[in-house]
Amino acid sequence: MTNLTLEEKVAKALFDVKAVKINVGEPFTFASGIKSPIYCDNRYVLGFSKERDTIVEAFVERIDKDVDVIVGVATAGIPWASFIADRMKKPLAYVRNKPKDHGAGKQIEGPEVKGKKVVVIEDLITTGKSSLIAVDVLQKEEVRELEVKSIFSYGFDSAKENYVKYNCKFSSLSNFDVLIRLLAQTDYLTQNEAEIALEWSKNPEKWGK
Ligand SMILES: O=P(O)(O)OC[C@H]1O[C@H](OP(=O)(O)OP(=O)(O)O)[C@H](O)[C@@H]1O
Ligand SMILES: O=C(O)c1cc(=O)[nH]c(=O)[nH]1
Repeated sequence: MTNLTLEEKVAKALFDVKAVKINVGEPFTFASGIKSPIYCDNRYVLGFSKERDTIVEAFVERIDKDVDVIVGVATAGIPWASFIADRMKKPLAYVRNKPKDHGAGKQIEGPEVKGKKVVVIEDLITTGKSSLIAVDVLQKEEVRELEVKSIFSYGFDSAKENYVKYNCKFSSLSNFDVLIRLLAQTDYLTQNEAEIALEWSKNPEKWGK
C-alpha cells in the first residue's frame, strides 16, 4: 500500500497493530448499547510507538495552530490529547463523564477554558453521546470556539444528528468506510466477515435482533 491519504494511513495504523477486532459469534457491546461484530480498540494502539506517532501527527496536521487548549474526553481521549498538547506545546485539560464526587468536585480538569478556543479530542465516535457530554459541559463553561476531533468514526447518521443538536463541528481522522475498503485489500477479514460488518453498518441498532 503506497501513497496513502491521511485517512488511509490512520486506518492502516489501526489494523497493522490489530486494534480492529472482529467477532461475529460473540458481538461486542458498545457504550451506547449497540451490538457489533466489529470493535476498534484505539487504546490498544497506545502500546505501539510508530502507529501512535502516525495518529498523533495526523491530529496535529488537522488541528488549527491557534487553538488555546487541547481537551481530552475521559477516558480514552485523554492519552491522545496529552500527546497532542505536548507536541503542540499547548495547555491540556480533560473532561470527566460526570463531576468528581469529592475533592474540588470538578468535571473539567486542568486550566481555565472560559473564553478559549478549544479542540476536544475523542478516540472514537459511534453515536457521539460520550463526546457530547464534554461538549455540553464546555459550552456551559462558555468556551469561545469548540470542535471535536476523533481518531475514528463509524459515520452514523445518529452521530451527525446528535452533533447538530449541539451546533458543534466534529470530524475524524479516519472512518469505517475507509477502513473496510482498505481491509478488503488484505486478508485481515474473510469475505464473510467483511460482508457481515458492512451489513451491520447499514442498520447497527437493529443488527442481530
Ligand atoms: O460515540 P459513543 O456512542 O458515545 O461511543 C464512543 C465512546 O465509547 C467508548 O468509550 P467507553 O465508554 O467505552 O469508555 P472509555 O473511553 O473510558 O474507554 C469510546 O472511547 C468513546 O468514548
Ligand atoms: O461505541 C463504542 O463504545 C466503541 C466502539 C468501538 O469500535 N470501539 C470502542 O472503543 N468503543
